[in-house]
Amino acid sequence: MKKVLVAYYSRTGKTQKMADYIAEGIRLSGNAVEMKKIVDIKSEKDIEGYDGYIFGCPTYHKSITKNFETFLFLVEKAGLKGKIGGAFGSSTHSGEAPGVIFDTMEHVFAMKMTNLGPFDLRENVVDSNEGIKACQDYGRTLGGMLN
Ligand SMILES: Cc1cc2nc3c(=O)[nH]c(=O)nc-3n(C[C@H](O)[C@H](O)[C@H](O)COP(=O)(O)O)c2cc1C
Repeated sequence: MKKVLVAYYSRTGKTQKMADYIAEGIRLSGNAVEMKKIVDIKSEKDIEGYDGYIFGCPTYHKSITKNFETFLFLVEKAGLKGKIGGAFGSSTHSGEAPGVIFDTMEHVFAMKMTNLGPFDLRENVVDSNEGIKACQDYGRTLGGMLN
C-alpha cells in the first residue's frame, strides 16, 4: 500500500470538501492518504516521504493565493522529482488555480502528473452527486497510478 499526501488551502470550505472526496477516491484505489492544511505545514520535512501528492487551492483573483505561493516554495525544497501528482480546487467562474499548481508540479518540480490534468470544480457542484463522483474519480485514478 502506497501513501498519498493531500495538502490544501480552503478559505470557505469548498476546496476542503473536494479534498475529503478525493481522499475517499484514493482509499478506494487501495492506498493510504494523509490530509494536511498548508497552514500546518511548517517545513519541507512535513512534505517528504509520500509516494503521491495532490495539492488543492481555490481560485482567487484568477490565480492561487499568496499562502499557496509560499507553500510551493517549500515544496520545491522537498524535491519531488518523479513522484506522482495532481492538483485541484474550487471556483465560481474562471478556475485558474489548479492549472497554475499543476504546471508548476509538472515543469518546475518534474513530477509525474496524472493524465486527467488539473481538476477545477465549480463550487455549486462540489456537493452534488456528480461533483462528489468527479472528486472520487480523480483520487481513485491518481491512486491507481501507484498500484
Ligand atoms: C474576492 C474573491 C475573488 C475570487 N476570484 C475568483 C476568480 O478569479 N475566479 C474564480 O473562478 N473564482 C473566484 N472566486 C470564487 C472562489 O474561487 C470560490 O468561492 C471558491 O469556491 C472558494 O473556495 P474555498 O471555499 O475553498 O475557499 C473569488 C472569490 C472571492 C471572494
